[in-house]
Amino acid sequence: MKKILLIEDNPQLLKNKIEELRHNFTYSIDTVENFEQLQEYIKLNKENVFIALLDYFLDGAMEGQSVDLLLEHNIPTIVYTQEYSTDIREILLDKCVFEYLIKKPNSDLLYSTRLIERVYKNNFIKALIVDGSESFRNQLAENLQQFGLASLHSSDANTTLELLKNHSDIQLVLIDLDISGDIQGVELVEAIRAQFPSTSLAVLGMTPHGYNSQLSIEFLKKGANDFITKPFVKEQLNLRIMQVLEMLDTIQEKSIEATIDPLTQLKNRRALEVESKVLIQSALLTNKPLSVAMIDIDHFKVVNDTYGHDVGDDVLKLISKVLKSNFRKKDLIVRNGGEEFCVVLDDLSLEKVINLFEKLIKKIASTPYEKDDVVINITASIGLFHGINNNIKPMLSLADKKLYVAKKTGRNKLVS
Ligand SMILES: Nc1nc2c(ncn2[C@@H]2O[C@H](COP(=O)(O)OP(=O)(O)OP(=O)(O)O)[C@@H](O)[C@H]2O)c(=O)[nH]1
Repeated sequence: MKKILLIEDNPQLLKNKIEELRHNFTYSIDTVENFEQLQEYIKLNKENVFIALLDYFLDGAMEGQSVDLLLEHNIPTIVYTQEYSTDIREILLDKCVFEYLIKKPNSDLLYSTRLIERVYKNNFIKALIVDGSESFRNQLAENLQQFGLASLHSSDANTTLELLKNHSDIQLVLIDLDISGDIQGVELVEAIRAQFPSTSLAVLGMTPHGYNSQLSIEFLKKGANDFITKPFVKEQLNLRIMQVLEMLDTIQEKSIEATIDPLTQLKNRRALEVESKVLIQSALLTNKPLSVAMIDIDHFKVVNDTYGHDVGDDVLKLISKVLKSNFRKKDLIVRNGGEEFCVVLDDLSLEKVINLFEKLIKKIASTPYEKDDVVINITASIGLFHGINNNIKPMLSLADKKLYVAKKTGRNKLVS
């Protein structure tokens, strides 16, 4: 697990605040209180640390030696002091520290936690620097590294598009106006956007100082998320990067949300339409059948009418859990709507599939809903289609017809 290293003689206050403010708990916080402890800690644990929060005036290192030690080990570092000092700020920016903040109660804490989240997430993605100058690329790469962001480099359009095609973890491209080759930065943005929409990739244009400001605007018109003028102050660069990557995260989170049923956390009908296409393509290629099952809870209206809608919701959640536990991770399990679910399985013989769904019917019937004094026995009916078609709709419709037969002929059964 990745860790925050908090280096300060009174770590509890900041530690509590960060615990309180952070959104997810996938990282933990270690603390050291003086320079000696820091040296020892770095020796043993540096690989686990993704960010250090450092009190500049640390016991045993009042001249900022701890900053050097952390940067020597490429650990992204935010430095705090009690009072703001322009001198310290200059020293730190020179050393490539990516942020310097004041340690007043609550001051900048929200911003700190935003930075921490960003640096953490930066560990899992990459940036691509597109610039004609190797020395500029190297310097920018160093800045990005201090922000937890590893980078790939390119000086021309073809290499850039090739790298993007082969590295799906690139989520940010920084493109200079002047690049090598015939295609210039602005046109490259257009070419990138033709293949990589703003839902999957952030683009930041870089304009050399003194250029016509219209050219920066062209970056935006061609699909860049933002632009920045060189030479830039590191804080400005980091803030722009944070902004565009946070926006990308939000878009991606929303698009995942749009495919998830909020009640059961199963995938929804929209996901079924998209993901079944991949399963169909691969089934057609390998000439292997798909199994499409429509699963419908029996007499669910009675549950709602007798025990209320909330209990009905709990029953839907219970059935969703049973479904999840009954299939492989790669299987597509969907809440179609209401009390109807759909499961799509690939690469299984009819005999095996029938066996699986017979078992599922028994499992549902032997898993009653139980809360307080209420016990509700649940059963479900299943219609199964086994075969292949180049569209999910006819397969669903055939499974639905079998489901209708199951309902008409007694429920709590599978019809294939
Ligand atoms: N609690 C709850 N109920 C829902 C939800 N969506 C649909 N329903 C209810 O599900 C019930 C479905 O009823 P019917 O279509 O008559 O089906 P049934 O009672 O299960 O009968 P059969 O399918 O013929 O066995 C209706 O009462 C809907 O209001 C939901 O999200 N939560």
